[in-house]
Amino acid sequence: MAKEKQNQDKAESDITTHDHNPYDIVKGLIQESVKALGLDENVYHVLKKPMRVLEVSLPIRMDDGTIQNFTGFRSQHIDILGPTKGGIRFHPNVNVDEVKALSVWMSLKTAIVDIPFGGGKGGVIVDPENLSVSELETLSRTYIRKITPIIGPQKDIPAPDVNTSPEVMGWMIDEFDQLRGYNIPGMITGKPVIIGGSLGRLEATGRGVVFTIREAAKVLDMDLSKSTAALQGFGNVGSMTAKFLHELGVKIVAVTDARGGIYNEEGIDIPALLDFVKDGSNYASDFSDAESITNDKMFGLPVDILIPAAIENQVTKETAGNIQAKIVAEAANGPTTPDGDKILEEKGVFVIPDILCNAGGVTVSYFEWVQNTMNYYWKEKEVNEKLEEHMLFGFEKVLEMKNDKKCRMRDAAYMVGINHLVKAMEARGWIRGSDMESNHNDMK
Ligand SMILES: NC(=O)C1=CN([C@@H]2O[C@H](COP(=O)(O)OP(=O)(O)OC[C@H]3O[C@@H](n4cnc5c(N)ncnc54)[C@H](O)[C@@H]3O)[C@@H](O)[C@H]2O)C=CC1
Ligand SMILES: O=C(O)CCC(=O)C(=O)O
Repeated sequence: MAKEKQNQDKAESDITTHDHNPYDIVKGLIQESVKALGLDENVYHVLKKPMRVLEVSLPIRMDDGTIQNFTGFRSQHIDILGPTKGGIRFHPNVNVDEVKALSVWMSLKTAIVDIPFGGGKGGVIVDPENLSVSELETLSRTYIRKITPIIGPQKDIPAPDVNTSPEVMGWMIDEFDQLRGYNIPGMITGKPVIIGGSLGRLEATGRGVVFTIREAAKVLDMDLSKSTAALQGFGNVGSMTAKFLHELGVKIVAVTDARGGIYNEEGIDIPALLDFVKDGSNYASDFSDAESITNDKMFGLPVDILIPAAIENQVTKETAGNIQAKIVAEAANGPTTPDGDKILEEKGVFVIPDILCNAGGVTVSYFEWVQNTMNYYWKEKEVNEKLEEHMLFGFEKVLEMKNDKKCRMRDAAYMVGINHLVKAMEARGWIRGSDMESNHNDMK
């Protein structure tokens, strides 16, 4: 027993040595928050591991007749609040630790904005740019077939993430429905509206990001209509964030994507850029209304708001030193490494942490699932109003915790999420006698 404990302690002390492994990063942050809340360390031991992780092999017949065998994962972190929930990512860098970390973040995110779901996440190691449309469809359908035993509207509900879209969700639900023999719209969210998708889901993550930026600007007494911003990533989340920021009068001077970036000191014409990328055939970085800029240079621009909206580990000890922004809004999951974070803290940057900032996507996914369950559909106005309520609730809770504990926004977000999960663990008898503060996080 003592030896087991020693091994456990050693594994945990290794956390700091794996700076860029998102799963190590999230475990480290949970451990610190559990300590800061004065909770029993058993809470950390429950939360540190996903309850279930599935690895699947995905042999696909390619257009040229050869077979390629891809690898996919689905991680389900904890289901004490409800079914697990989270996106599916298609990317060459997907790995089991990334998927596990993303599922843990989903649990904290749903807890912060008071959504009755747990955290899940899936991924396939693939560069979809190398696949034809029919190969991509076969891969999407095969992945869903392979994870079918562990998903469903009351078990685990997937959604889009990096390089997956409503079209991909459409193929996936069709495969699931055909296997089950009837339509089950609540098995996946972010699907096309015609087959049960929610109005406002496509825009939801970016809309939510902008709600949090608006609240942060109030805290800092910043006039958004006189502010500037730079964005990394112009996919679903980046482009929608740009659209809503532009509508608030923010001047967006730089946008980057996986291929490069564009810069215009006078402000990029965002409506024209959105039009340019609309049908998916153009990259934002090819937009001609601006000069080229690298990701690294973009991070150091003299802007008020910086929005990483692409992938993990972008705000690092190398890039954070150059950041001049007053607000870093983490639209992406896990964009900041611990040493990057330390530099942001030293500079006094107001960080809107990912698990709060990008929670709008899963919030409207929850609304989509509710509508599917009722088989009754809401107007977009209703969706957006409810989204705003949940985002403001989460923001206020986190800000309150930050002020109370005199800590960073990130630590405050973890503490709010963990407190909420602890209440559910106690209610289910998973933990006992913990000396947590009576800090209910329910909106009701
Ligand atoms: N789609 C959603 O509803 C949600 C997504 N997120 C997170 O937001 C982030 C972006 O997701 P989506 O917009 O859905 O993906 P997406 O696939 O639509 O777009 C990703 C964008 O990032 C760019 N990109 C990729 N690697 C890059 C790099 N190394 N440097 C610069 N740009 C790079 C791509 O070119 C693309 O513009 C991810 O971290 C995702 O987990 C978070 C919450 C919900
Ligand atoms: O809409 C959802 O269910 C999940 C969105 C997601 O993957 C995320 O928040 O990272």
